[in-house]
Amino acid sequence: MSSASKKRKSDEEDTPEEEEGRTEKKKSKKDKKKKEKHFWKGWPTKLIRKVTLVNEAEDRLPVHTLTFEIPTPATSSSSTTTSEDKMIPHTSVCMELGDVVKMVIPGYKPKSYSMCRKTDQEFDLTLKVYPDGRASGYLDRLAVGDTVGSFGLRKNKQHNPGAFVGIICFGVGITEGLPVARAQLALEDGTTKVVLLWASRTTADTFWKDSIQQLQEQYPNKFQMVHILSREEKEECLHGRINPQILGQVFRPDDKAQARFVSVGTKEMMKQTDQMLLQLGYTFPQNLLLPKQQEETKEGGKQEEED
Ligand SMILES: Cc1cc2nc3c(=O)[nH]c(=O)nc-3n(C[C@H](O)[C@H](O)[C@H](O)COP(=O)(O)OP(=O)(O)OC[C@H]3O[C@@H](n4cnc5c(N)ncnc54)[C@H](O)[C@@H]3O)c2cc1C
Repeated sequence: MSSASKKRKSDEEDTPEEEEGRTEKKKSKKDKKKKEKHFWKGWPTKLIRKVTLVNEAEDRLPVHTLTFEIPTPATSSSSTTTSEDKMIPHTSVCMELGDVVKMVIPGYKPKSYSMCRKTDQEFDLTLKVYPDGRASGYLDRLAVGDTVGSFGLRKNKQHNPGAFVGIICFGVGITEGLPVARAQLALEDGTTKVVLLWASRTTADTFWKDSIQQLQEQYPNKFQMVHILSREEKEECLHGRINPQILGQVFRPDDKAQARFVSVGTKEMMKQTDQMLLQLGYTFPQNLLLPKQQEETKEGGKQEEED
């Protein structure tokens, strides 16, 4: 529209239809804001246990498992709505499909955490505490008995079956990776091999040794666990950082078309891993274990995770 016609338009009186349209718009904006407010609030969720998995040291960040009571409808905030797009109750969180729990950090925002264990009554989050971390620091300071708002978030991923599953976890990314491995091993969907590669700084930064060993004993042929350490040399572990050569060495499917991968780490690490897999001749979304439903990006086939 030319500036002259724009001016003409602004000089004219609004028709009743235009005025009504504006009122409708205002109303839907208000409704949206109202919904968002509820969306950001979550359900009051009580911390019932805290166990330290990795102790803090000069060069090591602490890792804790926080156990929360699953809020029941009776204790849920009545103003919170579950009809919000992807907001779901904790009981519906599907860990093996990458759904997350959003912890509502007061004065900040809801932050994503992987639910690494769930029963009908409680769920676990395993948390690395970063120096000056706004969310991790807040959660770390919660005392047993305190409550924090939280809700489940559907990630709209789907499971793509294939004979070979490769899982790449960076640091605390194992909180999502191990539950995915466990679920994949239990599935009778034709998967013959699940290989989990876990990149850590040192063995002292790792945890869940018993759970990993239990899976190895339960699935001696189907499950393989590989550690790669960047700051320690250990006989049974790879040394260094993940690169295409390491990925090619660790993941050796009989048929590349049957391989399915998932990586868990920071956005940057996941992007780099996607690039490495592409270099190795894998394609997306065919070779992704958990592609997003409908929306896929051109290059990586995987949408960026928000946190
Ligand atoms: C889908 C998803 C699932 C997640 N699941 C978990 C989980 O199960 N357990 C868990 O502990 N975290 C998980 N995270 C990360 C979590 O959401 C927060 O990003 C993390 O706790 C840091 O937030 P913060 O506010 O404490 O740190 P910030 O205040 O954002 O940052 C504080 C400092 O820590 C550094 N930092 C922040 N994040 C990282 C990182 N990932 N690696 C290295 N340095 C970092 C920052 O650079 C900064 O210097 C998940 C993230 C996503 C997207």
